[in-house]
Amino acid sequence: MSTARSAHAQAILGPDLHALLANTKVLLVGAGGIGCELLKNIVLTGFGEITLLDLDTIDLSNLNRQFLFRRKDVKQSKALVAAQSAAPFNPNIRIKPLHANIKEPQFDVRWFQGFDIVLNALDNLDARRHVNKMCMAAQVPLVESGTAGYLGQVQPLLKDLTECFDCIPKPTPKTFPVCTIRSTPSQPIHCIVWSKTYLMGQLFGEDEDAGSELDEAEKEGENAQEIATLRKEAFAFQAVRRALRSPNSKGSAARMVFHKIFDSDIRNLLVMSDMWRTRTPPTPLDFDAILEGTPVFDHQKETRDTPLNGQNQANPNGQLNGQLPNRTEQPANASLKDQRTLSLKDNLMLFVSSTKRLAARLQSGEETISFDKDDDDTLDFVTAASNLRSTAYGIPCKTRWEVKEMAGNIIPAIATTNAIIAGLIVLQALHLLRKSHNKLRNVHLQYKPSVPLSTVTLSAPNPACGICRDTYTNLLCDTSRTTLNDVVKGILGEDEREVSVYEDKRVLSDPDWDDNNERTLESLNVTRGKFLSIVDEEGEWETISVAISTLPANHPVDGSPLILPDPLPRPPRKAKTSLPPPSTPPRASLKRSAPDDSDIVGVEPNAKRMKADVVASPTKRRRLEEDGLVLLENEKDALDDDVIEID
Ligand SMILES: Nc1ncnc2c1ncn2[C@@H]1O[C@H](COP(=O)(O)OP(=O)(O)OP(=O)(O)O)[C@@H](O)[C@H]1O
Ligand SMILES: [Zn+2]
Repeated sequence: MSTARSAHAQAILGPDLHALLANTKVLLVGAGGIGCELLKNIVLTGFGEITLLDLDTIDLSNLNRQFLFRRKDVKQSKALVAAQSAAPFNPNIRIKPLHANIKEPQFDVRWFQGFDIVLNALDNLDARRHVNKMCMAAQVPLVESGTAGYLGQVQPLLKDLTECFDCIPKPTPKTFPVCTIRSTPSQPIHCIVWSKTYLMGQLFGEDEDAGSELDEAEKEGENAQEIATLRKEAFAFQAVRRALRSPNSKGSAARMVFHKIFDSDIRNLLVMSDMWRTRTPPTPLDFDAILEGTPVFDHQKETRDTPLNGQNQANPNGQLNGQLPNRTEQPANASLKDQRTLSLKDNLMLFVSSTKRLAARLQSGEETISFDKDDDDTLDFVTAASNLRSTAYGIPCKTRWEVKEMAGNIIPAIATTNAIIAGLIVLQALHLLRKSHNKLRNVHLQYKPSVPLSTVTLSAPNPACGICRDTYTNLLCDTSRTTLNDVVKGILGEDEREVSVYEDKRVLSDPDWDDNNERTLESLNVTRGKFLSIVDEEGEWETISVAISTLPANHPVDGSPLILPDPLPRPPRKAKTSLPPPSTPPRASLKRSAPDDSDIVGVEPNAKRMKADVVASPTKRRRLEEDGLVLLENEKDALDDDVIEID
């Protein structure tokens, strides 16, 4: 339909592509920062049938960059509101909004096959990997994307033609060794992580045995004496937990908490002189002295209420060595409440008031409270507690604003970056739809004003990938009437080779273990939306992944419980790789009598275990580094101060 409204789009795209788009069915997953921009783009470009899916509701903090939302829409479904806002931009297209999680079982492979193309506008690895797998299984082209501050990336993915999202392992999110967090912090982030995970958990979380983390640390070979001290400290938390929950504590609970964590616990740590031989020991804090503005330091030269900015040296008795630091420079915008540098006394007052507010919430029935960057009480508490701890350890303090950013793992979202990436997604989507495969590129938006965009030709699939090298097929069945054997025999047909069968990481059968063969898929918890992997025992043929879907609505009630694919899948021979051959799962552990779900052995299918052995290629590493990202091979790799974690 040619209207004045679409005249420009038609002129740019040409009549053929314009007509093709009018009949294109597209799935857009995510209606956040990238998703809102992208929806506007594909509506104006004229993608005829758009399904827009998002699980979330609109938050006030989304309004600065998600321009399809207004103040009145806060708390409404993102998908619904975005669809309503964008639909009037082009009356020739249709938008179907879905307020749902893309991982729900009704969005199975058959459902994905109903689309010509899928566009991801997601913010987490788990959902991205899920959509990647579904698109590989459904053979539907996918455009993957992401932004982090000024950086962005668009990646077109198509089974057998390009690398898939899982062909290259992603960097592991950074974790810190337990002892750094619990007794020897040296950076503000260590104190922030301590407050938001450990301290909040101990005081306001579930009353659980804190020992398991320490057992682990002990196994990892961390300092045994230190762990014994940390264990004692954990038991002592019981008393303060009770005080926080008792209406009779009359406000004394905050002081009690303070005394325990900033005085007693620190004194206990100081006893371990070995620990402080090569490190600056912490200084216990005195509640009353700080409150009165007269904290007592070693030479008692200064008793001002002054923010400590980390240059302090403490002696082995835990006393600060005389000179107090100068007041930290206030930034120009310091009048903004959150960006003001807090003095030691400010931090103490904030600690007391936020502890009281959180205690009141526990007493009025909230069972547990965990850190949430948008929950003022918890943010105040984490700001104050981490700054007090930093003070004790001679580490620079942070403003409430900085703590929010660091504790919330926030990388500032920039509307312009999202807009550029959303434009690039459409360009790659057009290449995919036109099948101009030689024009496809991975596009990087980078922080280089002279070369803001770089393009990389696509890599071929990784032969050892556990996701896109599988041969996928669909099985329509009634899982309550179909047995494991029906599926395996049905799919293999005449082919009598020896196989093992997995659902995700669970082994369901192998050549020497057939106890589950007569069990129904339902009883094995293999239901709609899941996959059965049929793995060749000799490692000669690629794995067959069977996607489980339901029978069609018009299937006769007394008809066969399953409809096999036609033709049956015939996987290719495995490509030779230079990787070590896959080892078979340990046999002895596979023998089980009538296992139920909990009893089924969790072992990765061969192909998947191979995948775990793949390390990132040098090119990938360089590419990541050019983008300002650091790839962690090992969770314990040390990171520089200025590195922000993303998953
Ligand atoms: N499994 C999922 N199913 C459906 N939608 C998802 C899923 N996971 C994430 N999303 C959606 O993807 C969108 C990602 O958008 P974005 O990165 O802008 O995040 P946001 O939540 O809007 O903003 P912020 O995280 O910065 O507060 C969000 O709207 C989120 O609800
Ligand atoms: Zn892959």
